[in-house]
Amino acid sequence: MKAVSLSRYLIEEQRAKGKIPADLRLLIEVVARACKSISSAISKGALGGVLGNVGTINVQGEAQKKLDVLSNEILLEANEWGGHLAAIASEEMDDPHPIPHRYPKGEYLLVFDPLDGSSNIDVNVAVGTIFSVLRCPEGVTEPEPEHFLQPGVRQVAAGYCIYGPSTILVLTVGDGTVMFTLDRDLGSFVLTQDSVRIPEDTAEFAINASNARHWDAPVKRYVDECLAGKTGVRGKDFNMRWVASMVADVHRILTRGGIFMYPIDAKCRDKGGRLRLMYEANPMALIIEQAGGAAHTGYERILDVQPLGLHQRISVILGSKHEVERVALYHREPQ
Ligand SMILES: O=P(O)(O)OC[C@H]1O[C@](O)(COP(=O)(O)O)[C@@H](O)[C@@H]1O
Repeated sequence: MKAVSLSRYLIEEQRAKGKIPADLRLLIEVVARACKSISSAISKGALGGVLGNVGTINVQGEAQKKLDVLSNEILLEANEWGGHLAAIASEEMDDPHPIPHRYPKGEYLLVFDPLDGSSNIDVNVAVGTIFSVLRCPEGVTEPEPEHFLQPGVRQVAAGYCIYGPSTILVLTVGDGTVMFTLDRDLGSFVLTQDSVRIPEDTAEFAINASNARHWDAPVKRYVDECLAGKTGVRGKDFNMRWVASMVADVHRILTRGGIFMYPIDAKCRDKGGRLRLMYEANPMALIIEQAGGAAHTGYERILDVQPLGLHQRISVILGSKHEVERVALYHREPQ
């Protein structure tokens, strides 16, 4: 069978279903091209002089890695001149990046976490880029932060690129979730999985167990039941995995099922959670739902949450549908 490149996939989707307008297709291709550059920089490791910190703190209050800054620059430079965007927001920047006046503006807003899981860079564990595309509200020519504050259901595309043993681009344009693998010889992303489906049931969970003493009762109940295994109410043994790169944990779930939790707890309650709604939770929630999974805060569907701030944090519980529903049920039941 002939290899289907990302460009061909997008053009055929556009032709067959009219799903992807030409400018959205070009925008996705530009993001994918930027991801190839990031992949190349990451793969050089110490030889490229890209490991370690820069010595600055980002808007999230975290020490910036050299690769955080480089990935952010690569994505900004690649995307600002194409004419498809009205503005760009990045997890690494306080305010949206306006499109310079010398370039034409388009009708989309691009939101990204340039390098998720960056604490894993220096130990050579998979990291990734997460992105989300929204429509710029009609008539707005100079987008302000409030124009980005749209619930996740309004995303017109979302994806991530995982830089692991291979570089894989996972994408949804609201018509299922698909995966492309970077063919380094050809320099292009090739479709390697159409119609990704997450099993509804699982016996694998992912949570940072060092936070156990901070968890709320519903999360504690769920994890305790998993740990009790065959002898407990679940009647089966569970496995636990935690990469500490959301892209890698989500990628495992798309590949073989599972549940990922970074719930609100006593440690992060004042911030509203640990992970960011716009840069991490929303794009991942769309990808997961489009693959048949579920994504919840414990109290509501993530994609329905009305964002109140660009850098808002949120509770995240996503993955195999029946498990996510069980955790949501525990949040509704009196403990
Ligand atoms: O350090 P912890 O508690 O394991 O957190 C890991 C989580 O933080 C993240 O790395 C996000 O943080 P960064 O975007 O700052 O890398 C997620 O990818 C991951 O799930």
